[in-house]
Amino acid sequence: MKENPRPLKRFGQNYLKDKNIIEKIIEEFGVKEGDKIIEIGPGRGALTEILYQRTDDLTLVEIDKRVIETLKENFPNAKIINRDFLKLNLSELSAPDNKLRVIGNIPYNITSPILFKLIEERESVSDALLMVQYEVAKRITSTPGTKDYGILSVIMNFFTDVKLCFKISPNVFYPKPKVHSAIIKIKFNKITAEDFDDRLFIDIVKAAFGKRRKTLRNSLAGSMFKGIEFGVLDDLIAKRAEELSIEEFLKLYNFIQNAKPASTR
Ligand SMILES: C[S@@+](CC[C@H](N)C(=O)[O-])C[C@H]1O[C@@H](n2cnc3c(N)ncnc32)[C@H](O)[C@@H]1O
Repeated sequence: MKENPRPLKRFGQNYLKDKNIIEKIIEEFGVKEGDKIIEIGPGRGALTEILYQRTDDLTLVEIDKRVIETLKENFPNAKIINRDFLKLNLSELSAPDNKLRVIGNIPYNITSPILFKLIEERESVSDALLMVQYEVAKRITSTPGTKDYGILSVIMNFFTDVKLCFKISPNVFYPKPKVHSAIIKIKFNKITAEDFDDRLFIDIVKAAFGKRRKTLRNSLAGSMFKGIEFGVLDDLIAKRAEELSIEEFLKLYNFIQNAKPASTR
């Protein structure tokens, strides 16, 4: 039998070792026959083992070449891609009538890039179940006016339906991480207008939270949106970003999109 390679910190390798938790995660995901599933970072195959029994259409994306041979031996019918998930083109893996379902106990150091990628490629993705750091899960699911409310909360709740399913103790992993974890479930079923400018919306949210303690008027004045006359939005930009609802961010977006000269769009 091959020995397991040493876990690498830089790839965020904290492997699941508790059978009950593994089953609970898969139950929460809920696999149906015919589902087109892509697992980010299968590692030693803790989640893969059950997924493999429940669908014929499983793609495994793993950056660590040391485990690829073992994955091929253990899961001969899965499609195995030895690459960085962030560099994949998801539309090439999905089908118009069968979008991708994504699952992963992901490396925590690339949580935001993974979330932003899934949002960017949401036309190819139906839903995702991800293990993230508990603190991040709380930020994602927080509401305006709370201390956790920030960029990730606005972006995630604007583009997706997201919920925190359950918290997970560090004890179920090897090696044991320093932080608690949580499972989040994301549905990419929200529709934005065809000409919606994702990049602009994200830039506005980032600029708004740039100076968290200041009013939007001040934050935006020190950002790429300086010089815009907000006129009718005076009341709104007298608030701080952390007080703004998703609908108010959309109002701000609509205003800025119309205010911006076409050449800078
Ligand atoms: C937290 S471990 C989870 C392993 C396994 N799924 C489990 O639950 O025990 C994260 C996995 O993602 C892999 N990984 C790290 N960065 C990656 C990337 N950019 N693309 C694909 N896989 C990556 C790691 O090598 C590791 O196998």
